[in-house]
Amino acid sequence: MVLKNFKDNVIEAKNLNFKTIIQNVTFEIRRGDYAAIIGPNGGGKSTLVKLILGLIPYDSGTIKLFGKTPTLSALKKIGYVSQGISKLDENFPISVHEVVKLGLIANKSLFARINRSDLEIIDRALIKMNIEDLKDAKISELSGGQRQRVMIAKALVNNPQILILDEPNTGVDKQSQINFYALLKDLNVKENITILFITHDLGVIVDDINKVLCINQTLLACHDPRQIYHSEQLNQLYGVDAHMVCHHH
Ligand SMILES: Nc1ncnc2c1ncn2[C@@H]1O[C@H](COP(=O)(O)OP(=O)(O)OP(=O)(O)O)[C@@H](O)[C@H]1O
Repeated sequence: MVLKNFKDNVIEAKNLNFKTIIQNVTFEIRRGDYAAIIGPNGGGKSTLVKLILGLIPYDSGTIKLFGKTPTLSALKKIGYVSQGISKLDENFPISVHEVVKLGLIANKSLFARINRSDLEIIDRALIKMNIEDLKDAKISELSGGQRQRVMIAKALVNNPQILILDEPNTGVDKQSQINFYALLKDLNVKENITILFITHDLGVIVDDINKVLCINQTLLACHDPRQIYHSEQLNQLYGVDAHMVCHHH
């Protein structure tokens, strides 16, 4: 029997370059990682994610997904929740259940129908994101935090091995942020989904993440997040005298 290496690389970037925005970036994300990308506004975080997902072509370097040159089937194993997407449906009269169903339909052939097992998959995704009671609610009736959960449930119906989220907590209050990250961590631990997210909330997540990528055009650091408390790299990253301050809350 061949034992699968639990810690194999699922995303690898080597000497990646895109215009002047991403310069010579090399890093790896391993199966099971719960990793954050941090950096200043305009530092290239969203661009890096789009390069990983093949949404924009890079100029030079390499990206591998699951150890291989990216293919469509590898990309289908990645769930992506983009920045601000939860605002898109604000005035559209569509229910939570219907939005999550769209995630499944996107991966079905043209004339395939939603069957009973699809409905169970949708229900399970709603339960995982703790929004089963909102199933019939209209998207326009939800808070920003609830909408973000809906968008993650929509990604979960395709059973992703990796979940990539671009600033999932923009405009959400502190307690909702904490609850949200607890749910994400649950997905990482219980569902064994590798998670990579862009955030400005380093203080909220620093104890849980096992890797942080500090990006400001180049990758300034890729390491254990606890080292960043006393790191000169925070100053370098944000271009100001920056410190992480521990707060008992
Ligand atoms: N396809 C593109 N072609 C050229 N320039 C781009 C492209 N996409 C983004 N940019 C530019 O690259 C820079 C980095 O943008 P990006 O959105 O990646 O930053 P970010 O770190 O995610 O910022 P924020 O924290 O504000 O969301 C910006 O100056 C942006 O205008």
